[in-house]
Amino acid sequence: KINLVHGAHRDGKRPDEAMKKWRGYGLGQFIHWGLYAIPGGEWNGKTYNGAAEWIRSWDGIPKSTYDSLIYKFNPVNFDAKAWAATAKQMGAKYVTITTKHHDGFCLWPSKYTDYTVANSPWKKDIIKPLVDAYDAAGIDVILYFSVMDWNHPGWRYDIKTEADSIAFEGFKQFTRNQLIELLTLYPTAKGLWFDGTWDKSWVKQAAFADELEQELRKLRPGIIIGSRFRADEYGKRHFDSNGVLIGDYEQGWERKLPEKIADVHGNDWDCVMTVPENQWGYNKAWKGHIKTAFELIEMTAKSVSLGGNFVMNFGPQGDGAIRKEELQLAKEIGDWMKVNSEAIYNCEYAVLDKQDWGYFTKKTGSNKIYMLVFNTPINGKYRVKLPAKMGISMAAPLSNPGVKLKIEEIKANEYFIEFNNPSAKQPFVITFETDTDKKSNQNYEKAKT
Ligand SMILES: Cc1ccc([C@@H]2N[C@@H](C)[C@@H](O)[C@H]2O)cc1
Repeated sequence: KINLVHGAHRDGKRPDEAMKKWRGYGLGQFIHWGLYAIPGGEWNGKTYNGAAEWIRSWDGIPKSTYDSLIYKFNPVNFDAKAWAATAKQMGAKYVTITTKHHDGFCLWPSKYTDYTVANSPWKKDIIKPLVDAYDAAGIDVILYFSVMDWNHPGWRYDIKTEADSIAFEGFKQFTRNQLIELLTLYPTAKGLWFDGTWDKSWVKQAAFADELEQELRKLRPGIIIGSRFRADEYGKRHFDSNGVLIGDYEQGWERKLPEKIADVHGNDWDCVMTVPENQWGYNKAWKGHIKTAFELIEMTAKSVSLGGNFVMNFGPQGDGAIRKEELQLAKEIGDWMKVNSEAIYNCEYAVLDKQDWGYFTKKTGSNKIYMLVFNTPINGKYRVKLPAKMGISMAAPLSNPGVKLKIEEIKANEYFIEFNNPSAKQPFVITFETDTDKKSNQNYEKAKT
């Protein structure tokens, strides 16, 4: 073990109530909104291949012209309650909202810079009505904050000169001030989601970032901060030089999912996912492969089956309205969650071998197992393998608990649950209970010898 001062300060999952609640969310919403939503991936009629929220960095776009978009920010169709209602309809239990993306434009009236909504035609705070609306909807709010800030004169990609160092010191104080300001203005926020922390300038600030993280945790006890905020003194990010996760959960699952439980190293984690291939901010061109509700539901099931949460991104338009395609997805996912969310909320890795028909989840603190079916076996028999001495009882469709499904033990601790559901067009859930005293329930048929 390497002696670290600024590595991880805790190993393993946080045991407190705030983190237990986070662990049970299952499904979340990401909101990427800011000035980049105004051009929407297009500039002078030209579209680029990059991500729309990165348009300022694209060739051929004068930075100062992009920066003047602040004078066009007037989202007349912005309706915080409508956004929260969409998230509620979808079944999201938390939302991560961009307070400031890489371009440095603040959606709250920060007193540490002029580059905020206060100096736009809109004038008003955007974050406050959003936090209030989501809180009222019972959806926990996490504040996204980009450390990298292209608008601040003190930002540097690396510290090469004394002048860089002096400028960056000012930037570090500015960052600290804004984070304390956010937690003070929006005290109900449950977490901070950091981004823009990969450049050398910030990676070299192990001590400062560690002290700042500890200061924020003292200011807001229980606050949830992921693995992307800070590096250890050897520049190691997400996992410190001893391989221990820095922060409360792993934040590396961006536009990708773990395949097996070993991939998550016993840590909490969530996956943040775009609906198009790689667009977080609003992009007019809704092109390439657009994920269907079916795919997004499967990613949610897969995430929860591996002990994580799934966070689906929305990129509202420059006028503040959510695009119709995203509203449609929220409705479709919500319709599925209305019937099946018991297999998602407050569920965890079931410690069972994955089978071809889909994913297992287990209700936290109970012996209820859920089988989330995405591929129906032609013979209608769903294979389940249990650890030795563990029995299985009362298998039933989640949507129809009165139906007792036949359970056949085909060999030691391996069963077929039979369910013919030929009309299924949507993923569905079978549920059963395990008990550790296998002899006690004989309600399955012995394999016909
Ligand atoms: C290379 C790269 C940098 C930043 C990102 C940002 N993280 C996502 C959560 C979005 O905010 C995206 O702009 C994505 C890829």
